[in-house]
Amino acid sequence: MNSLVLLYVILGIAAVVVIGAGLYWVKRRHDSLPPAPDQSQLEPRQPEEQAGKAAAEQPETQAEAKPSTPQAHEPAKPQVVEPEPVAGRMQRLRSRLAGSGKMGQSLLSILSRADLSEADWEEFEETLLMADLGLDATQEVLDSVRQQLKVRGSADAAVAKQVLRQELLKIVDPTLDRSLNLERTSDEQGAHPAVLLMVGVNGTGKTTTVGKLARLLVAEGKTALLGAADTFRAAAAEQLATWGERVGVSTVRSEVEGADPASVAFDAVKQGHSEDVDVVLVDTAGRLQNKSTLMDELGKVKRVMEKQAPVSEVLLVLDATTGQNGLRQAEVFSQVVDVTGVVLTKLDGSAKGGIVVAVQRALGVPVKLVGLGEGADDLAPFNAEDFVDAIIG
Ligand SMILES: Nc1nc2c(ncn2[C@@H]2O[C@H](COP(=O)(O)OP(=O)(O)OP(=O)(O)O)[C@@H](O)[C@H]2O)c(=O)[nH]1
Repeated sequence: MNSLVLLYVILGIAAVVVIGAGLYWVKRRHDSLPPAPDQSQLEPRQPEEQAGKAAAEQPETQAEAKPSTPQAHEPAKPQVVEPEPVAGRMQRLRSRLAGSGKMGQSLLSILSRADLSEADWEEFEETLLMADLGLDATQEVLDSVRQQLKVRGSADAAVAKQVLRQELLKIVDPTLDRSLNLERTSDEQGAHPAVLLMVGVNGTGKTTTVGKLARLLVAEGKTALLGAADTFRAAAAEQLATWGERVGVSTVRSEVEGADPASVAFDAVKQGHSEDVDVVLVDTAGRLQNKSTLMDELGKVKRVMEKQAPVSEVLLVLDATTGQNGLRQAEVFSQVVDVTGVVLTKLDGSAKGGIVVAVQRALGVPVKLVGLGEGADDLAPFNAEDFVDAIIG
């Protein structure tokens, strides 16, 4: 009986030792494992959530290095390209004057008729008027051509062409100085860039022309800076900056929409001086010539710029297709700012080439540049001979 009790006691002790050791081993193992995951972490994550989390988890230094728009949203910079050479541009773009050329062909075909009647001369006159040559210039050409053909007594096509060429050239006026004043100026503050101010009504092509002109200057080996004083149209500054970037020219602009255009123009001239560039080109907003406040503001833009440096050129941009209406606008602009030259845009595809003469007479300033297309290098220094030759073929 005693030995049986002893056996039970021994088995009991052995069982307690085994259970205790087992429990100790389980506890040790539990302590060495990582904490159990949160249930939410086990669910699949949405793609945006992952991206957002990843951005939030960026080290602080990286976040500080790029405080503005993420790189992925930045527009790709346009590649800097070499503009086309300036010499002979008008010759190259000659075919673009086909609309005006039709006028020349009509005039020549009238003159080649035998025994010109009054009706023929009336048709000749009407053709000139339709091309926007204006009343006075039309009368002058009519009288001179008529007189000369009478004297030379010939309706020979070659003679008629020679006479017409000579008379058209006379009224377009090859003697006018059409060069841009790109001379740097200097005063007690040192040398200043030449400063060009571009004015005109909406949509005539000011911004495009500033961009094309910057290319033209770069092609001639000059350094330039653009001023985006068109603060009314938010996209205009962007448009201008893109033009500039393509030829490696910087743009001074305001980040504030509706900022004071005079202040932007002032800053551009000032920066041009400190960067020692050759030419500063300032684009302005399209202005309605009948809104006196806007026109006053244009006068202010020019005056404020002149506190920094003299304005070398005020170029009035006119759309060749707007005819007499464009002329009226031109006159109002010249009363507010001293226009020194005209840029006639959209002469490509326009049959109104006579506007060259009409605007020169109305303003007493020469057409200096012509826009002959929407392409980057479709701007040419105006040349009277090339123009007349393109018209009469
Ligand atoms: N065919 C042709 N189109 C031109 C020429 N010059 C400009 N344009 C076009 O005319 C349109 C208006 O040009 P912009 O340069 O924006 O005109 P803007 O005068 O600056 O206009 P605002 O900023 O509204 O005052 C654009 O579509 C140009 O591509 C040209 O010589 N020929």
